[in-house]
Amino acid sequence: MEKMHARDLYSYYGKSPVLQGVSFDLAPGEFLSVLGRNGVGKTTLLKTIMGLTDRCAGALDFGDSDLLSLSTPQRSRLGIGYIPQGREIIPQFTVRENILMGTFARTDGRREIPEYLFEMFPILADFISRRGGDLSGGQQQQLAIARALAMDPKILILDEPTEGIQPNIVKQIEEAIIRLNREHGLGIILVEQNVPFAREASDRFLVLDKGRVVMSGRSNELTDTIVEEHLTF
Ligand SMILES: Nc1ncnc2c1ncn2[C@@H]1O[C@H](COP(=O)(O)OP(=O)(O)OP(=O)(O)O)[C@@H](O)[C@H]1O
Repeated sequence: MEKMHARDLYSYYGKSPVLQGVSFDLAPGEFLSVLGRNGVGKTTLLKTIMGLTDRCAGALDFGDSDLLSLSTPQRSRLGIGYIPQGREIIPQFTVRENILMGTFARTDGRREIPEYLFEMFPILADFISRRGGDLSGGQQQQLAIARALAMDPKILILDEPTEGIQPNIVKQIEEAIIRLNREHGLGIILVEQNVPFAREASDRFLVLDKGRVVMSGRSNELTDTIVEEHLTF
């Protein structure tokens, strides 16, 4: 299994550097939460990992691969699954078609949908022939996660997956993320506003402020003082 390694990453939209010297490591199977107030660069960090900002400098490796030299599809094919904020499922496609899209990033050519996705999110089996756009926000989030899993990733990158979602579905999504990490061994990088969930689910955390890492550690070191200082508004 590959490790991700970022050193002194800078990432730009136009001429503005949003990330300014970010370093972190993600060991195989590790769960890292990325915390911070609005606008500090959390989404930009995930986009940078996927190659979706205008320009980057620094080092970003996944196993032996230099990610900064690869296109976004090449990064996906290495096994990095990205679930962006806003989910971005295809509304006109059925649930089945949306999930099948994920299989196109597989390198082994297999196009069938893994059965465990339907155990994890039974509603997707019930609604398999419905259009993605007809699902509720929470169901679309489950679909977006299922689509990313259909490519059989090694790590999953999630941007506030429970934001704006009905409370009963939030719990299911949180449980699924924990299972994917603990039972399926997926590495996880999660942008999250919910500190109690980040503390419970992840191994380590980092706090971003103005494009820099201002604090990092093991999740049991995520004290109320840190939350007070860096995360309350
Ligand atoms: N496409 C873009 N072009 C120019 N600037 C951008 C773009 N996307 C984000 N920014 C700027 O980059 C900074 C960081 O934004 P980012 O979305 O990464 O923050 P965030 O921590 O994820 O915030 P939020 O929690 O609100 O999503 C902000 O100042 C934002 O205005």
